[in-house]
Amino acid sequence: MKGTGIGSFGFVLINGEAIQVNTKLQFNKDIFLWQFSACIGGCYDMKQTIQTVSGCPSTEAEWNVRAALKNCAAMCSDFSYHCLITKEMNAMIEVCAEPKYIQGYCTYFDTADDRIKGLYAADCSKYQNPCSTRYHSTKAFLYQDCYDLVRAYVTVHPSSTSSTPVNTNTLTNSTGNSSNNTSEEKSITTIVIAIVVVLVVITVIGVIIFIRLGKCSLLKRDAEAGNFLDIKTTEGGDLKETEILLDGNASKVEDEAPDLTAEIRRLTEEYEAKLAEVNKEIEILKSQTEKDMDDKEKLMRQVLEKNKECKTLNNRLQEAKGNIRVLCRIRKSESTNCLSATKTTVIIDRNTDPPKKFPFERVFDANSTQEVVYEEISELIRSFLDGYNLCIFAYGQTGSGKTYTMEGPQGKNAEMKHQGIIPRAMKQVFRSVEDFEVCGWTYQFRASYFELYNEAIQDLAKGSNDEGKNLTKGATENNRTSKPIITEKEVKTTEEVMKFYEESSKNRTSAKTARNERSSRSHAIFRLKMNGKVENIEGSQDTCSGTMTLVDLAGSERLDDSANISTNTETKKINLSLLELTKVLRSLRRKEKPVYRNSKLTHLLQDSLGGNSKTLMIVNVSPSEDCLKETERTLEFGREVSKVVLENVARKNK
Ligand SMILES: Nc1ncnc2c1ncn2[C@@H]1O[C@H](COP(=O)(O)OP(=O)(O)OP(=O)(O)O)[C@@H](O)[C@H]1O
Repeated sequence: MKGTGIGSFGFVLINGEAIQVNTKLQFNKDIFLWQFSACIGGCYDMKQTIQTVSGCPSTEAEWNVRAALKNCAAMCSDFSYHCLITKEMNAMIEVCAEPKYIQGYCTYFDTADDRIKGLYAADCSKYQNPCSTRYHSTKAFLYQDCYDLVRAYVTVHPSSTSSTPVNTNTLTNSTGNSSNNTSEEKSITTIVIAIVVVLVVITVIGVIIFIRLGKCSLLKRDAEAGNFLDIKTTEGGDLKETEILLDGNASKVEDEAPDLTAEIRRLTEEYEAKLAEVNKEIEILKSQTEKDMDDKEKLMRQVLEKNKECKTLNNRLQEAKGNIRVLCRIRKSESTNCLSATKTTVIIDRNTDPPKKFPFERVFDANSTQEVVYEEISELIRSFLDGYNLCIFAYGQTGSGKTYTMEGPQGKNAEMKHQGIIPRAMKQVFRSVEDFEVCGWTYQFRASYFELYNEAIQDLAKGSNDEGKNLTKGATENNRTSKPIITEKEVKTTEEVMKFYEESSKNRTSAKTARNERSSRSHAIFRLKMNGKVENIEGSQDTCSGTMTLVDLAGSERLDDSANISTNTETKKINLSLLELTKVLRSLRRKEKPVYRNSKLTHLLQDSLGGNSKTLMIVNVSPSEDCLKETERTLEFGREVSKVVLENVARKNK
């Protein structure tokens, strides 16, 4: 008899029948090595099918041999009531998936024929495979193409290894092999017991180390809590003073700016020095080998402590800067420039009128690069990972550079240096996560992207079909808040999140073409939710969660008398939502309860405004002469918002 392979799932048919291979058949090494490689190859071919069945990851890189084989097993077990797949089969696949065992696959084949055993043993020693003494019984093989054949075969020829009785006519050697099978099962049991014992020993050692580590960190945490309370008590006065300062009107803030600036500079320097220390130690930690376990643990504790200090400093710094911050960016322009700017003030100087000054925390002139703008907000992005909700808006009239600031140019030819806040923030988040993971944190991220057009919510992740993605009347999270369910995609890397963002953006872009520059008339809201945890002994966990919301607002221009009716409706709705946004911010400033429900925009951003949230508004203006009227309005709006100070509330970090 000779073996016959059928491609897609790579298992062996013998003379057109699916037959147990531990019977006395004339197999040779080549059949099995071939069979094994066909199995791997088959898995690749079957990627789509396996994906559908077991929800595998889709990137090529994730399709290593281990994953492919595991999913073979997963798929096989789906069909297990039809065929003879057993636990041993899965176990074999698990073991064989280890790259070091691949060459010695033949050792997992069991045969009653001692001559064949000898042949495989010789092969194994040739490959220097450490497990040449182990034998597995390969019970049955199944593949998609011969699924019906196997089912028919199993029905007619049930096996002793399945729940159905053995048909001795076909499997003539099954009875003869029963003693072999029993001894084989015993040896498997022995191996399993040995593995369990080793695992128990490892677990006990792990628990002891973990308890010791836990005690140390608890002591440190107590000490730190004491320090923190001291700091809070002694510096409570300072913070209150800062709050009063920020609560004042714009001119008062200007008068007192030097004190606040000095405090911010001091905190910034302190924070940057601490951050540099932490980063250096994380690098050392990453380069430690397993041999230096003691040193590694010591260093890890150090990094965790410094990281906490770093977080505290960063949060004090952000609080000193204010929980609602307003920056201004002047767009690059070839035409006449009617604005001048210092680092903190925009000046409109018309010869006819006295100069008008608009102070901001920071003004980026027309020559400021994307990198310079991002540098200013990167510390704020870090506080998202510390467990704060974060909301960044780009506000301004159409064409003032909001989209450029938030995302930058997209597409293959887009240069890195032009990347906007969204791609840069995603890179920073996932790079920082790698560092925190070294210290034991694990994170889960979920991204969503939607737009608000004419007070209707469009889920951009759902494709460009307007019916499908309009969620205004669709399912809601719960009846009370009636917030729509928006697609949230789990993302693990910068590449994944940017792929999601870019693909969803296309739906926005196609709508833009079809609907006459609609994108400038809709608010685009990109959201990243984070849940992080550090496992501790005794079942306790440090957790941390936050939401980052990045908003490219619709053009803020006022109603033009010459505009047509549909434009009027759009503009009225945009103005209404922007007006409601200002009202909410104003209420927060006055410590009154904001009304979020008056517009979809504020309703959807409710969780990101107020409470422990940090809000940053980038006011974008065009320096062109013909935009002057709108520019002035925009600057006035920015000035109004910058007066808002949110309550300082303890962060969500538990
Ligand atoms: N700082 C800048 N440097 C270079 N180009 C810029 C800058 N700001 C904006 N631009 C360019 O100006 C044009 C308009 O900018 P953008 O699309 O970002 O405006 P917008 O405010 O988002 O407009 P809309 O409301 O219509 O979406 C774009 O071609 C953009 O690339």
